[in-house]
Order: sequence, then C-alpha cells, then structure tokens
Amino acid sequence: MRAEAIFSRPAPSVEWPDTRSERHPSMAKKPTEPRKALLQLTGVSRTYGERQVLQPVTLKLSAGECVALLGHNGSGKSTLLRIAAGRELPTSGKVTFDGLPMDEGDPRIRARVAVVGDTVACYPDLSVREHLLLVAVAHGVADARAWIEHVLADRNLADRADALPSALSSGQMQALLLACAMVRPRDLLLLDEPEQRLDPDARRRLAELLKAELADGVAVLLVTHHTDLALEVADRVVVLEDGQVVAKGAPHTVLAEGARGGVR
Ligand SMILES: Nc1ncnc2c1ncn2[C@@H]1O[C@H](COP(=O)(O)OP(=O)(O)OP(=O)(O)O)[C@@H](O)[C@H]1O
Repeated sequence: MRAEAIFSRPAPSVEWPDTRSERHPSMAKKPTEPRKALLQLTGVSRTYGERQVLQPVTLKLSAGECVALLGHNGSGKSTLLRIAAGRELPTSGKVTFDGLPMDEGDPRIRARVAVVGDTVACYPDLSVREHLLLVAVAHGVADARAWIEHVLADRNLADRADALPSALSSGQMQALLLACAMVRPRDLLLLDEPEQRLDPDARRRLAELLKAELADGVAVLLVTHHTDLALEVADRVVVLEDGQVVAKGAPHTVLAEGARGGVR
C-alpha cells in the first residue's frame, strides 16, 4: 500500500486529553489483574561464537512494574533487552509475553510491545511528523494526526515536526524514538538507555513519562546507566557484570550496597 493511502485512511473520531503525558483514550488501559506477569524470561542465556556473554537469567515483569537493568559497558544489558524483545533468540531458555512465545514477528505481540532499542532506524526522507504518522496509522490509532500534535508537544518536538532526521540534534533524535513508542498502543515498553543524549530537562520529563506509563499499568524494562533514573522509576533493579546477575532487588538497597563497594 502506498504511503499516501495509509495516511489518508479514515479513522473514527475520539477525544484526546490536553494535558501532557496523558494517553490517547483508545490506549487507556482497562483494569488489569494486578501483578499479572506480562514478560517472563526463564533461564535465558546468550553465546556468541565461543563467548558466553549472558549467563542464564530468570526475570518476571508484571503490569505496572518497572525493572531497571544496570551494569558496566559490555555487561550484557542490551543483549538481554534484545532477547526480551524477541529481536534475538537466546542460546538457551525461553521468553514469553502474556503467555505467548516472544516473537517480534507475531502481530499479537507487536500490537502490544513498544521498543526503543540501541540502534536508530528511521527513514531519511520522512519528517518527524511523518514518522509518527506512519507508526500511529500502522497501529490503527484513531484521530492520529491530532494525537501526534499532542505527542510532539509532549516530547518538545513541535517546532521540529517538519524536520528530516538528518536535521535533528542527537537529543531530538532520541526524543523522536521515544515519541514513536508513545504514539502507539503498548502494554510493555522495552527501553535501551532512553536517557542517552537527553538534557536534564528532557531527562526529567522522561522520568515523568515513565511514571505515568507505570501508573497506567504498562510494564517497563529499562536498560540504563543513570542510577538516579532507576531510583526514581524502578520497582526493582538487576545488576549485570560480565553477563551474570550480581545483584537484584529494591533500587535503594541494591544501589546503597553498590555505593559501599559491592556493586558499582
Ligand atoms: N552480535 C554480537 N556478536 C558478538 N559479540 C557481541 C554481539 N553483540 C554483543 N556482543 C558482546 O556481548 C557483550 C555484551 O554486549 P551488550 O551490548 O549486551 O552490553 P551492554 O551491557 O548493553 O553494554 P553498553 O552499556 O556498552 O551498551 C559485549 O562484550 C559485546 O561485545
């Protein structure tokens, strides 16, 4: 189907909220069973060639819960996130989303899982607004154009809406990737260092966004180097070192132990 045909597809009219970091009415979460496990990783490991970069990890993430993955460069965080997203197969173990085998190609999963990964993929000839329109329309979002204006304002991108990716600053590009995740329905958000390249104000708004997501029942798996962000939004942290979980638990407890020299 041609892009113009997609963009001109009629959508039913809905009212959207005026306030920032609100969700589109059609994405408002129905009451979910509290603590229902959405994402389940069981004994997941990864080996590249001879090198085991991830020792078996077991992790459960429920609706409305945030787990932050922390650890040094090369400790295996992004590998674990890609496996959790179904973008990469584990060497051993399994991943399920709401009871389904995790597979990025499964439309039932794609409709409910938003990923901001560690690679930037965008169309050089589509503007910021057109990227958001593409995502929103592909996910059947009603009143997509109006909703996009709201998201553009929320991510501080309104004055760059007509810019091409090549004309964005690195922080604006990161804001676009986040906006692409916000503009569509989601029950699970998988984020790889979303704070990267954001200025302090944008980072504060990211924390507010994540808290709003959690309050709305979205499950969030967050790879971050920013311990303040983990302390602010995460219910639990998991610390990796050389592919192995070396600490996990409540953020304040784990990070206080880290500060005493156990886990950095
Ligand atoms: N496709 C690949 N082939 C071979 N080795 C890989 C591949 N992808 C990652 N690795 C290695 O796996 C290890 C874990 O990488 P990963 O990107 O998961 O770390 P990370 O904790 O996310 O690091 P960072 O904080 O720097 O983003 C690293 O030693 C990396 O070099």
